[in-house]
Amino acid sequence: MTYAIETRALTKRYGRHTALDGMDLAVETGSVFGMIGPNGAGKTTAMRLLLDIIRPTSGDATVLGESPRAGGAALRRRIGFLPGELMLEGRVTGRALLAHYADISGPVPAGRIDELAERLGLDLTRHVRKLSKGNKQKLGLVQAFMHEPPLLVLDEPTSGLDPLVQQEFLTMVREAQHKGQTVFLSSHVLSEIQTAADHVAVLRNGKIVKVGDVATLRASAVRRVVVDLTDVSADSIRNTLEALPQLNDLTVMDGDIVHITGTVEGHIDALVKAIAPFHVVDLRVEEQDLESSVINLYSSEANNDN
Ligand SMILES: Nc1ncnc2c1ncn2[C@@H]1O[C@H](COP(=O)(O)OP(=O)(O)OP(=O)(O)O)[C@@H](O)[C@H]1O
Repeated sequence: MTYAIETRALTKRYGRHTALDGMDLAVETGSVFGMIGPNGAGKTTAMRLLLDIIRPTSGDATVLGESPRAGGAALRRRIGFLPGELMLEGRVTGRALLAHYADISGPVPAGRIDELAERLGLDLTRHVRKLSKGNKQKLGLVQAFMHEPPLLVLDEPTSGLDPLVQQEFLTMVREAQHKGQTVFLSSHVLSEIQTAADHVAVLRNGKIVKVGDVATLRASAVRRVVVDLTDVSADSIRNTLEALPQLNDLTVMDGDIVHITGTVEGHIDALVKAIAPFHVVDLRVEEQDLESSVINLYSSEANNDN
């Protein structure tokens, strides 16, 4: 097994505040690895350490077989990096800016910039300062992907992108993986990580509280369900649903339409079958926000670490 990224007890302190607290991570070459966590969890700090933008307080990292510090500019050219806060020169066109980046990053296949810009719906003739936040983000994505680096490190890559462009981004990630590239990305959004990544690390307060494969995470995620039924009494459906072990926090409101809410841990199959005999007016399965789903799910493990 080879690893595109390995960290050992990687730690970054700012004064008395620990932004990253002993991170041990191993990202397999050719995988898509997602890091999720709430604001301030340490995702950006971890990525900056990998890029040698900041230096660790203790611990170390290996990126594409080299230490970020010793690898220097040559190593950075082999990494496509999308920073969380893009600082772009505004007085030139997108095309001119990308040409400048290509001079630094090394060869970009002919036509590659136009192809990526077209796919993302980015107008390269406009001045960068006139671009919207989402369009600047697209420019950032093009510069990260264009030279087809062996490793992509993408901090909140879909921030500011509309849903169709997010889909195109996910396709680009899969294509990169098929070419053998490794993708390491961060997000607040669990659904995005679930779609994009094979493996995920959940970060909280600078610590990894869980690392696992996405299929396992999906099976154990907590989701909120809302069901509206007619032609059923509130009492009888309450009795039926209370018997389902996966269903928690059940509320049943009586009326012409019986309104049911609850949370489901893991598979929803049993719930769907339980409501199937009745007239289902509406069924919504909503992911809880990250804080309440994944973080709560693993909070016992996190507390054990504290
Ligand atoms: N230069 C700095 N000086 C002091 N504290 C910092 C600095 N950079 C980051 N921190 C702190 O370190 C912690 C981790 O920040 P980081 O930006 O890595 O989190 P994040 O997971 O990327 O969050 P977000 O999703 O909000 O970007 C936060 O508490 C942050 O305030």
